[in-house]
Amino acid sequence: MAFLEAKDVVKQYAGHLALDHVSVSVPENTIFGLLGPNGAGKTTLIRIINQITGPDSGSILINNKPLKSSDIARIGYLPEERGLYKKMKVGEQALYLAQLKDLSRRDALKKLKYWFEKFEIQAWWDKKVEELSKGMQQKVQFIVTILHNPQLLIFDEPFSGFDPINASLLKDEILNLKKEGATIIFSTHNMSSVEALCDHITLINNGKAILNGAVHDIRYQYRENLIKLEYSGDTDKLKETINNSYEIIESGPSNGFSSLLVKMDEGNNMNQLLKLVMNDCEIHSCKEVLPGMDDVFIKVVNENK
Ligand SMILES: Nc1ncnc2c1ncn2[C@@H]1O[C@H](COP(=O)(O)OP(=O)(O)OP(=O)(O)O)[C@@H](O)[C@H]1O
Repeated sequence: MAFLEAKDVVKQYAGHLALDHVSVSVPENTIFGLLGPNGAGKTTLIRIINQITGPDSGSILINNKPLKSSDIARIGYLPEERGLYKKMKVGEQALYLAQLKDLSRRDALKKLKYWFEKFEIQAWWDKKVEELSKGMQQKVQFIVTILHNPQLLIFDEPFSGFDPINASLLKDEILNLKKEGATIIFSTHNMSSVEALCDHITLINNGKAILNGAVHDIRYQYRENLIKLEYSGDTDKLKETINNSYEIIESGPSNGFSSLLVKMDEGNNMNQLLKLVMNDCEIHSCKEVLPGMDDVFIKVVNENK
């Protein structure tokens, strides 16, 4: 069932159509990626969902009912433009922001203690925000966003500014939040995080939703019949056998074996390749290679120029 739906949303800014009849459906307890090139309209849609700005037409539904201002308390939103008060101390500010989300001081303190310990940032509690780096401030804002256990979490570019260790920490936390029942929407330009985290995506381009669906289905839909074969044996002989029928795209070592990446013709399958090579080598693995979301993104956006 859809937890959140945007239906036929239109938003115009002085002469520019930022969202052109966009519909999006986010299934409950999934991670949903909102993708698109710079200026596509992602943040505009996120701001409409958060009631920071209104649509010209169209609607936002939560559990099949029009979104009300009281629903906003059920949403945790980490905006792209991060903003903590620079002069305030970290702990004092986290406590203040948590209380704005209707947590009692006692509850807020307990939860903040848990998260500051988990992220190993207890030593920051009495520092002023201006003493923290961009990534450190982002960690504090992430904690404040999720502290009141919202049912819907919206992260705009959550990984920007994070080093690989903190990005991986954040990915794990996002997966944990899903395990605990949250529905999560995030906008990103980082396609490897989409492959690692997202169940479904919508790709917006020039204000229009041009691709929707489950990540695996989309990658399968754009597959290019590429098969990766790992083997031991005489590579020259094997290449000669394969070249008579199919195209070899790449050759090199892989996982301690030799490997070839073979492009099959439309209508051919892995069985045919296996039959062809099985007498010429010892096969260790054979699998289809699906395109990455990066390739899909570039292809679909270019097709819709
Ligand atoms: N307040 C505003 N006034 C006028 N135009 C705006 C405003 N906010 C956004 N726009 C325009 O609407 C379009 C969509 O912007 P939006 O911020 O939603 O894009 P985005 O997909 O989030 O981009 P990015 O990936 O670069 O963050 C852009 O052309 C932008 O210039």
